Amino acid sequence: MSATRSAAPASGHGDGPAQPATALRSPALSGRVRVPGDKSVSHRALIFGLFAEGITRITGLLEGEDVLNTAKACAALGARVTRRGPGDWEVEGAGADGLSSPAAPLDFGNSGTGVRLMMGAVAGQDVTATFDGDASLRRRPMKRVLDPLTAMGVEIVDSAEGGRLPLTLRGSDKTKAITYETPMPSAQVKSAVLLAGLGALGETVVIEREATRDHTERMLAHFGADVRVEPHGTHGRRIALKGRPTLVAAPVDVPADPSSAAFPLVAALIVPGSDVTLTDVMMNPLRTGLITTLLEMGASIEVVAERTEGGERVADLRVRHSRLKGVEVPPERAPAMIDEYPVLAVAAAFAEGVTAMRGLSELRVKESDRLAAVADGLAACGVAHEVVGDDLLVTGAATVKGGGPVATHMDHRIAMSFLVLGLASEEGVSVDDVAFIATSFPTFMPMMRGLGAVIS
Ligand SMILES: O=C(O)C1=C[C@@H](OP(=O)(O)O)[C@@H](O)[C@H](O)C1
Ligand SMILES: C=C(OP(=O)(O)O)C(=O)O
Repeated sequence: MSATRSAAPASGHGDGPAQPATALRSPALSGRVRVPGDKSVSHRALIFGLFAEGITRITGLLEGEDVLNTAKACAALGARVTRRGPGDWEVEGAGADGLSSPAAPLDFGNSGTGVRLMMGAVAGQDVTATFDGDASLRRRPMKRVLDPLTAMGVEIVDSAEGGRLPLTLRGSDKTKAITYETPMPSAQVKSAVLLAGLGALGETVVIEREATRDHTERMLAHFGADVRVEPHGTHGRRIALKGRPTLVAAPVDVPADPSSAAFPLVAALIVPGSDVTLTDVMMNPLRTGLITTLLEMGASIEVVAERTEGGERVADLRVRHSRLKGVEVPPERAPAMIDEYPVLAVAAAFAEGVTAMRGLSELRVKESDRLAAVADGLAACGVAHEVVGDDLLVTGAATVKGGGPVATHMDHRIAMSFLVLGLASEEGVSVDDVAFIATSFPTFMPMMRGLGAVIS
């Protein structure tokens, strides 16, 4: 079967024929694997390399489409970006004031992180650039980033309706430092403001009521900026950055992505007899909400050899098939597991009782409306569930029928989640398109097959 996706405006990716796939009930999964490098850290390593003086060496870089688009954008803005070998990259920085206006629009494909962080990077520089992406990215809200950036002095030269892509920004080397409280928990918004703050005179402050992933703050310090992070309220943080620092190239070793590890991890939990070890997984506490939740559900996840590598906690995770039970997942945990809800819903489908996931409004503005896409996928596979406002309630069962084709809506995490569900289902699960898996986890299919998964 071959169908064509809705027109993908800017991106070369996504305008080819759809690639359907099917996952069948599989024998016990076993093996030891390292999933690719963390996507959030990979984007940031390249962007900090662009700003730094000297050559930044990055090892373990995720070579997924999202990150490759950020690498291209860094080159278009004046960095010299070289691939020395698999995951081994060098970025010769343009320096603090060295960015140049790109000749052509910057195409970020499917990536919210790439485009939003780069808008912030450009805002504090004397640069004009056009930002674009595929049909999914063109639908996503950019106003959340444009609001603080315009307060700092960036000019929106042109944009599609509602401040959406494609849009053209004129940055300024006279950016104003601001104090900004993010209206929603978003590391992308926080990071865009901080990156713009690199070009500002004075101190840029971001306040977040709920702490979100802190890779930008960590990398600012690693590259030599003066950045202070303090607690704010019960769950929040206040981040203060002194403007116009000289960033100095520093090596970055990217740990394995916990958001990618989530897929073989949940697969091992739900396929009877499985025993899988995932190595070098980043254990930054602002990324481990899924592990916390699965442990509460009764999952057998052994955290082995926890250590610090390149400034991040990492560990090997030994995961064995487990009898899961439903739990309440509180809304304040959402930032620490925001990309993992689709695959948590799959684990919940096999748990005894109800798993209630609360406060998921941000899921509606991802690569797809993930709340709707997950609910539709669960319905197609015969899983009892309910969406109540922004909450998702899944009622698990000992057996799940399967079915499909599940509509993936240009969303890698929907595609991978439902293929994982298929591995433990009675009749298998088909999905309409796996092409977008290449944005974050290009080796997903061969790696899963290597563990024993039956996917074709
Ligand atoms: O900053 C980042 O690297 C990311 C932040 C999150 O998005 P939001 O900032 O929109 O929550 C997350 O969903 C995305 O996959 C990566
Ligand atoms: C939401 C995601 O990414 P982005 O916002 O960068 O497109 C994701 O990877 O799940």
